[in-house]
Amino acid sequence: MGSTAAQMVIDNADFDLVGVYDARSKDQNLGEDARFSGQDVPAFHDLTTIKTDATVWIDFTIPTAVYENAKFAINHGISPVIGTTGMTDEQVADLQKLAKAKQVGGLIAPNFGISAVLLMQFAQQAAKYFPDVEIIEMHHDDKIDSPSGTAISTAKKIAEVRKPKQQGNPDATETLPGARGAEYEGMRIHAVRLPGLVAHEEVMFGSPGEGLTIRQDSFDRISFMTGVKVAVGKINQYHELMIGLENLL
Ligand SMILES: NC(=O)C1=CN([C@@H]2O[C@H](COP(=O)(O)OP(=O)(O)OC[C@H]3O[C@@H](n4cnc5c(N)ncnc54)[C@H](OP(=O)(O)O)[C@@H]3O)[C@@H](O)[C@H]2O)C=CC1
Ligand SMILES: O=C(O)C1=N[C@H](C(=O)O)C[C@H](O)C1
Repeated sequence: MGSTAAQMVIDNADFDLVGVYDARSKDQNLGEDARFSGQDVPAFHDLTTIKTDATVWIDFTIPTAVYENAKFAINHGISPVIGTTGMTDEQVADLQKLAKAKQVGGLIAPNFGISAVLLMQFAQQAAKYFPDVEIIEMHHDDKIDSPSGTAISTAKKIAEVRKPKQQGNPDATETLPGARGAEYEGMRIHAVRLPGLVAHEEVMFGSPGEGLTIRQDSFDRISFMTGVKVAVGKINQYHELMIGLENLL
């Protein structure tokens, strides 16, 4: 995602790529990477050595790095646009407090794809009428965190409108532990990891005699760039850290 985002910034005449950061790379310049030959963009490997006049920080890293990265950005007046998933609710709340204190705009979006944003909205609408729901997220097998940030966000949005309900048979048992997936407020979330997949989600609703399935597919990582582009273009107009791309659409 980092290189896809870097390419998007390079390709956009309104943006200027002024630096890249990867704690584990040894390159001193992005141009040393064959995919970006000809580019002259400084590469940083340690937060303490970053010197930049950047106005926006795009973060697609790992769950254990994103909190410190976002804190660094906000403390330096740089607006974070965060796609990295896996932060705790406490970490997100901390960053929101910091952004408010520093009056820095920012966005955390569990999914920058328009199809996923719409799926979450449609699922929230359907949950008012169908309280019995199962979420199935499907991703490539390099993904570290599960369930996906999108699945957690979908469950949270559904929980805002759904009548509290413990689904299924109260006497149900699991012959193999985990067979029924993770649980969020009585809903079940299942995480599939397979080579060949990119990022996909289905929300299944069931009711006596009928069912509704809502599905979205990211077939290519380029699908996330529509939202990242919107966020990078607008985020400096804000003074708080928002959650969800829908805030900017
Ligand atoms: N919100 C959205 O729309 C989307 C969100 N995501 C999320 O974005 C994140 C990244 O996904 P993806 O690109 O597939 O994952 P990758 O594992 O391919 O990339 C993670 C990158 O982070 C780098 N990295 C590792 N440690 C650090 C560190 N301490 N500081 C800075 N960079 C570091 C890695 O470097 P190295 O290669 O050297 O190890 C790697 O380049 C995940 O959390 C994923 O869920 C993904 C797609 C869309
Ligand atoms: O790791 C991924 O690939 C993705 N992660 C995000 C998530 O956890 O929801 C967004 C998208 O599903 C792709």
